[in-house]
Amino acid sequence: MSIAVIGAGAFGTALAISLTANGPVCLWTRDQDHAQEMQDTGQNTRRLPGVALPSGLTATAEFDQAAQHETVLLAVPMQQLRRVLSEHASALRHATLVACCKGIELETGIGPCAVIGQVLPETPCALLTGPSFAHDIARGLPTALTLATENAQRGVRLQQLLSTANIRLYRTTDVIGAELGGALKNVIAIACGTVIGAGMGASARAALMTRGYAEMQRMALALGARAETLAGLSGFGDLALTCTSDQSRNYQLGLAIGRGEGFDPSITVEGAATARAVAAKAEQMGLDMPITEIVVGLLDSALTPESAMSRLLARPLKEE
Ligand SMILES: NC(=O)C1=CN([C@@H]2O[C@H](COP(=O)(O)OP(=O)(O)OC[C@H]3O[C@@H](n4cnc5c(N)ncnc54)[C@H](OP(=O)(O)O)[C@@H]3O)[C@@H](O)[C@H]2O)C=CC1
Ligand SMILES: O=C(CO)COP(=O)(O)O
Repeated sequence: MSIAVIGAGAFGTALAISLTANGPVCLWTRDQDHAQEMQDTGQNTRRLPGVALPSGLTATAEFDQAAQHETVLLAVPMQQLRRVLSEHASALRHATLVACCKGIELETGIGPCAVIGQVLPETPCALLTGPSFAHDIARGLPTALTLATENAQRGVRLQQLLSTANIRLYRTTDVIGAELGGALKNVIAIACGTVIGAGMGASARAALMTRGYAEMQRMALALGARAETLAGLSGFGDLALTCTSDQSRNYQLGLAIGRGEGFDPSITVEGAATARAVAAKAEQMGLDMPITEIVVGLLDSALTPESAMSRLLARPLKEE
């Protein structure tokens, strides 16, 4: 079984590095110079500096070369997924697609597998998600992730194919649960970074993580997810990682907001667009998602960290 990764960002490169332990991997970037640079230097200095690319990894800018592989991992940001799929739909039609992005599409309110289903309805797909930083995977540190696909047989096959010496995969058929866990935790991580950046303390962060988890469950269960998926790697696991580590870009954005500092807009922060998508969806569905709402307020500069916290604390008292 041959594997290609679309998107030579931090995560795509890390996955490609780890997967070469199982056989050759093709890594696609849209930029010919970037592909050449990776081939020449044996590193992805733009997106994952300091890690050597193994000899089994081939970098290319030829999409057809990547798309001819049986299994194609899609490691581009969520808001770019539809564009990449649409531009290359005919080349991708015969592959099994594994989305590796975490987020909800802003215009439609749907997750990565649903986007694949709209663009390429006949093409088998799955989702790879869960707690893992690209640098940890690339350095061979141990990680456990979730492989979600509705087809149980496909799940078993992909679990074998994509498990490596340092990536232990658990499988589930609850795609919507896995998608929402990975998407919604990024929104809560922005809120957690903000309270820490603003000096509000670790107790406030623990409160946000817990009430944020309640919010994640509220939406996920309303959309048909299973509670145990949210309690697993793709939900609770990734929430714990992202809300407590300053390696996380979502958390870093929160820290910057909390400290009143600027933040480089070119950095991929999936939680920003997802917060807006989720807030709109929650309103449509009549769901109470106060932490998501304050994250949108912070992103829009309509709230300060202090006014956001006051708003949460002033909510009517209720049962847990
Ligand atoms: N980094 C991490 O630790 C983890 C990331 N993820 C998820 O992986 C996904 C990707 O993140 P990550 O790799 O970190 O992001 P990066 O910002 O490091 O890289 C994004 C990559 O996507 C490419 N890209 C963006 N838009 C397009 C497009 N329209 N067509 C083709 N290529 C495009 C970029 O190409 P170019 O360089 O040319 O701009 C770049 O190679 C996100 O959903 C993230 O949540 C999941 C787990 C861990
Ligand atoms: O999803 C991640 C960890 O599991 C990566 O988090 P960031 O996108 O916030 O860096």
